[in-house]
Amino acid sequence: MTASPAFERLAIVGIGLIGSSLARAVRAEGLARTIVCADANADHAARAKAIGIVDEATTDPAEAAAGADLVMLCVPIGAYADVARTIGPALKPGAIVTDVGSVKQAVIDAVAPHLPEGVHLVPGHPVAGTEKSGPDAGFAALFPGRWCILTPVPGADEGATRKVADLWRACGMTVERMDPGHHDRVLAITSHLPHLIAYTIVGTATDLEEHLRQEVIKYSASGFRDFTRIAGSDPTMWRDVFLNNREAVLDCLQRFTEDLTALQRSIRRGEGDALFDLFTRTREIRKGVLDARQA
Ligand SMILES: NC(=O)c1ccc[n+]([C@@H]2O[C@H](COP(=O)([O-])OP(=O)(O)OC[C@H]3O[C@@H](n4cnc5c(N)ncnc54)[C@H](O)[C@@H]3O)[C@@H](O)[C@H]2O)c1
Ligand SMILES: O=C(O)C(=O)C[C@]1(C(=O)O)C=C[C@@H](O)C=C1
Repeated sequence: MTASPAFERLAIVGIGLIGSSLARAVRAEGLARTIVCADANADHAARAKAIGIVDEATTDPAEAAAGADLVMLCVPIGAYADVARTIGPALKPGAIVTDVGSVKQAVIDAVAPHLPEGVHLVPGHPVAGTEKSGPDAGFAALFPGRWCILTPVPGADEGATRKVADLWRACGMTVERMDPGHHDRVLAITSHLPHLIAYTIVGTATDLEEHLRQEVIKYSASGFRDFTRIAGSDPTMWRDVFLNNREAVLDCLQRFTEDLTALQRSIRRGEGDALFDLFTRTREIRKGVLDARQA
């Protein structure tokens, strides 16, 4: 631990994949003197304490948040309003409340009304994750080289925003600021729609007749395998993402459906050039993602 850690008491509410990854990174970098977690699942709280990634663990978010200078919300988005209502009265003046939620405007709407005067809200989203869940799934190396998007609301405290940005930088992330609505539209296409497509394709395969389904699993060491990884993601988290980014996702889905229909027509009409042109363009996109080291 460095002589003066950036935070005296960090409270992580929800010690699952992202919360426990953060706890590990904060420990490794000596960024907080005390790390305390709260999790509604008593086994998760106890496990986090047992493996030594937190100093204190409880099932009560208010107990964890009391006296904390930084509170990091790492619960599914549908739980944000309840958690914010519970911790609100326990927060000390000057405390910073931040989060990791995959949707931003809905998080601001759910949390801001419950925070007392003098407490700073800094919404954030580390764009890094896996399909796994729970405190044992986390790892500090999740963050380096990835983006973290902060979406401060107008009039937000600049000092608080800078402290949160510094925390994620110290965890190895590159920090960018964005308008919350813009964030939700960007992530709808880069993250939410791909998950929806994965859930659909795996669901469709599951609905095929029994003998074909077995072959789908047997020969899945191909393109299908990548879809099954994503489609194995946490159902609660993703239900909440889709319910809380409804408009942007439906908009992307409309565009996607139109493009899929155009592709369907090209195949039916034998328009090889159209297929070739599209696949050439998408191959360039893949190359760009690899070049940016985001694959
Ligand atoms: N999984 C990803 O790839 C990823 C990436 C970036 C951001 N996120 C966001 O991070 C958040 C957490 O996702 P995760 O993947 O860590 O999920 P997770 O399921 O691994 O962890 C969530 C934890 O929150 C706890 N919890 C649920 N409701 C609670 C409540 N009311 N009070 C206290 N604890 C509660 C659960 O018991 C669990 O331990 C979500 O908002 C998600 O959108 C996820
Ligand atoms: O790699 C994965 O498994 C992920 O789904 C991670 C992923 C993403 O779509 O990139 C999922 C949701 C988050 O909000 C951020 C990251």
